Amino acid sequence: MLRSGSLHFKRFTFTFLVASRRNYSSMIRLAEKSKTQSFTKAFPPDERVPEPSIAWDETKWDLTHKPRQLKSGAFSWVLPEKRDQYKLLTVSRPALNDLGLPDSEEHDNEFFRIVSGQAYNDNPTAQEREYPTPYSQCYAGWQFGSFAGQLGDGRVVNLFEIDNHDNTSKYEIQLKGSGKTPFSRFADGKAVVRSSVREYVISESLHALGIPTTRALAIVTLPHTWAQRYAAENCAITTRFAPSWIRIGTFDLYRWRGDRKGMRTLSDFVISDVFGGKEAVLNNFNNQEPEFAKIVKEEWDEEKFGEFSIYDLMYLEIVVRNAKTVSQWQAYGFLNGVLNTDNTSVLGLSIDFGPFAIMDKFDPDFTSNSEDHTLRYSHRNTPGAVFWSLTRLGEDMAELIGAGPTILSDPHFTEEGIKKEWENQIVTRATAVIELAAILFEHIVTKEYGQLLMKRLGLSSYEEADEQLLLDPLRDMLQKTKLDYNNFFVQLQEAYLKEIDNEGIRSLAESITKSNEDNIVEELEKWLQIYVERLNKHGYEDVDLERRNISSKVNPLFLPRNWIFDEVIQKLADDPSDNRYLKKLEKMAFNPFDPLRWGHDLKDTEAKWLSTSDQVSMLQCSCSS
Ligand SMILES: Nc1ncnc2c1ncn2[C@@H]1O[C@H](COP(=O)(O)OP(=O)(O)OP(=O)(O)O)[C@@H](O)[C@H]1O
Repeated sequence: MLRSGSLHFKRFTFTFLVASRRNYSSMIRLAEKSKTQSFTKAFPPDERVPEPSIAWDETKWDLTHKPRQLKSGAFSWVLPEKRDQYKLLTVSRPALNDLGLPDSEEHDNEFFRIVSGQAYNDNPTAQEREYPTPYSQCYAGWQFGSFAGQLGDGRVVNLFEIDNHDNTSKYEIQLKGSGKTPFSRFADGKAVVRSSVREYVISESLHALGIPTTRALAIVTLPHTWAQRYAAENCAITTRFAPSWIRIGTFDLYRWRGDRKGMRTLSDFVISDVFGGKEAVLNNFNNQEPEFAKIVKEEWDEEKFGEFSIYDLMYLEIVVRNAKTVSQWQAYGFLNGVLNTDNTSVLGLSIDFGPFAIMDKFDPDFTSNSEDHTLRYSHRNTPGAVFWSLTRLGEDMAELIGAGPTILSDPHFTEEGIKKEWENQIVTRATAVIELAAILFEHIVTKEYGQLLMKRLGLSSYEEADEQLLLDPLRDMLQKTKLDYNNFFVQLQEAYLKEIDNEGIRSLAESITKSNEDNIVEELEKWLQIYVERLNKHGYEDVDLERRNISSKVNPLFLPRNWIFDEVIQKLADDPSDNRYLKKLEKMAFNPFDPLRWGHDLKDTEAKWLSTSDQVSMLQCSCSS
């Protein structure tokens, strides 16, 4: 009975696999899902490189890979550079799923040709090419507080847009590490395997935590392509996707160029194409929580400045989205490490994963970037750094948010520019919008970060008083005890607190800290007393069950730390054909709440990765990628 049953099962599996493979190649072709490129339709290209109607001659071909300043245009047509060899290293299953592509281990040739860039790196005309011509976006940016001039996709080409699994939204697919572009400046257009693996895993990991982020679909390694970083390192191409790759740096470009019409086109595009239209922006504004509306009412002088224009609302939406994302970063101890304006998304996505880290232990002064000597991007300074960038955006858009509905509708404003007598009014109004944004930003970050921390503690309600009474002491205790930041929440979640007395609290503190030092145990003991009191006030019927119900949804059992990345990257360097450790990391990082999906392999490694070790914690990274 058992034998025939399992045979039957095998046969069933076999037919299923055949069917899904057939589906894959005949029905769902990556490039065929969509062939649009909204960005290239809305903006002009670099005039020196027209899209090839005849195959590009040498000079044009050369220009696509030659670093230079664009005189005009928002992007340049670029084809990936040809490499000697390509090897598919890994594909993200959740990403395949979200893109509506089959979850198949066997990726057909077309998929591979696209994610490696090979489908593009010959030189046919646009008409001959099966897929749209790739392009690289131009942007500018403020880096470490100084304006850096023109930046842009220096090692990225954008391919096309693809609908998500249920056709409700779209994603722009791009390749990172695909070679030089006009925006490569002094660099080589390459990305090394090390940084590609880090970016691939962390983007999918943040997504699994529910944090807005750009995504990663696949990594293709380039066995014969090397780049000089600390030493010669092997290179890779990562396929990434996001609803939009527009950054604050994109706005910085138009301000730098003094191109007011370009600034308006870009803002209109963000409203219509990225945010789904004026009505959606207005609805998002009106549907914020009541306290948000109250602040707006109190802080915005409608009599003086008039109603909000669509550009005010768009700016505020960018501010709100970024505030929400930052709150989540703070609650999980994620640090981006280089929060420049070119790394701040208009959608509030976590973007550009260079020297990032998940903070192992709570330390407000921790910066994950070893080159960040002034702690500009430390944990404590992260919200401020993001708002600093949002202020630059406000300045970029100063004419638009300063004008207000009346001046905006004046044809003189659109055609000729600002009349002398409008100047003061525009500056004052723009300043008022940015000041309002600052208040809203602070409100959202404080509240959402606080709420999420409370949930991590198993408490569904958050009151302002909790900051002083519970959360400040929590941060203080975590800093003094140097407990593992994430694991602390998990341990607390699993603790038995029903009817706990002082003795119980003491032994819980001992077991969590695993410390012989009295003062460490006492620090936690003191905080646990406060916590238990707060739980009592909340009045749970079954404190452990109800607490767990709340916290288990927000407390990941695993987060990828820098030392784990180092280990996986070393394994790949030792044997590039062995991706078992990477796959193990994917299973854990992509399913952080569900250990049943971590697989049966490498159990010792799994246990090690869940543990904490002082020797390897709080590792920093450099920008070299
Ligand atoms: N190896 C490289 N070759 C060419 N350009 C590069 C290289 N490394 C960085 N750049 C460019 O330098 C600027 C800042 O780099 P940064 O590391 O912030 O971006 P990135 O990681 O390349 O791209 P993204 O922000 O899209 O993830 C960008 O314009 C980027 O394209």
